[in-house]
Amino acid sequence: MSGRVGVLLLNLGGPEKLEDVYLFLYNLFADPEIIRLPIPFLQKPIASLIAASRAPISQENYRMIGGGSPLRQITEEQGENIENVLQRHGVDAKVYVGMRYWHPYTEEAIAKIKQDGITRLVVLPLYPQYSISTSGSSIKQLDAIWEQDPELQAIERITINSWYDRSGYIRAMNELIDAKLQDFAEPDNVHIFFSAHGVPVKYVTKYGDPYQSEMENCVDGIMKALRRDHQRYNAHTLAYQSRVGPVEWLQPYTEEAIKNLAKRGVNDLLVVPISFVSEHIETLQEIDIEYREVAEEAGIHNFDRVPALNSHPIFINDLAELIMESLGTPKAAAIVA
Ligand SMILES: C=CC1=C(C)c2cc3[nH]c(cc4nc(cc5[nH]c(cc1n2)c(C)c5CCC(=O)O)C(CCC(=O)O)=C4C)c(C)c3C=C
Ligand SMILES: [Fe+2]
Ligand SMILES: [Fe+2]
Repeated sequence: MSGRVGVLLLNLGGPEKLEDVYLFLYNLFADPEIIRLPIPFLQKPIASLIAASRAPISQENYRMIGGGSPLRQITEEQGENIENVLQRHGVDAKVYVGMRYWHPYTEEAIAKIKQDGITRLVVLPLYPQYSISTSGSSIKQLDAIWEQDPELQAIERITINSWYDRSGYIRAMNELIDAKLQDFAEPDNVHIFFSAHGVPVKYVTKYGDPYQSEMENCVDGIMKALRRDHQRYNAHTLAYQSRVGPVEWLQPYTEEAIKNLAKRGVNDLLVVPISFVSEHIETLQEIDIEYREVAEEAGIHNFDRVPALNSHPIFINDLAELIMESLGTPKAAAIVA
């Protein structure tokens, strides 16, 4: 293969210290793909108002998980592991991490990509399902940077949109779910509860976001591949968490769905975070602390959560394989998880 190959992993980013929270939130709300305001010049002033009003709650949440987001460290580890798997298969690629709202910012990654003289670049958002608000926003930002820079335009860029239907990803999720099911006294009685990060309903109904349908297909794919026959008990749910602001978000909301299951007599609940592949504030604080309490109060006493994939070897191998396929590298049949 000629030229120098790079892989750019795109992710959201998270505040590393409590002092970072305000600026992180400002960056997030200043993104029109996160809040769509009708008057563009109001975006920044309104972002600073919302960031200032949300910062105290958000800081309190980050305080509960040790004072910052683990996202940078986990994403950098994923990058190193992918790079190693690629090397083992003879693909001499350098992996870069570009975050949308915190360090290392996408611009920092691009500066390194240029410095290193990369000639072929695979862009891989670390979100299994595509949303306008996540992968869409990061790719849009890249497109804008590319448009301004002839040096970047000379790079052959291969952009992946979503990959929730990959068999390796599904297999890795199943391993994690299966392992947790075995911790329950009666694994067959456990209700499997997929909790995805929500988006406002109008993203789907008005702007055509494929997020909800990709999420539903993803959950179907995982359930079909799961060893036991859960369909039989109708024993799984997909609900949406983490809504912010006054608008309507995708339903059912996680909190209400948990309460409804408790009313139906469910006593064993296994929560599966599904929209994000790393531990982060919404798994460590929102699910592990808030939703556990909701479940407990509603009478669900056996509550557990599946860990995020992080650097699960089957998952990392699958992403490396996806990258090789995108590069047109001869079938990576040699990859054995
Ligand atoms: C697939 C995952 C995500 C979607 C879709 C998404 C949409 C989305 N998010 C907000 C607002 C906030 N998100 C925040 C943090 C945050 N969001 C995601 C993922 C998705 N967001 C992650 C992984 C994280 C946490 C990063 C970390 O620090 O570990 C926050 C800040 C935290 C808080 O104050 O609660 C906000 C705010 C909107 C409005 C939106 C869709 C339009
Ligand atoms: Fe979010
Ligand atoms: Fe939250």
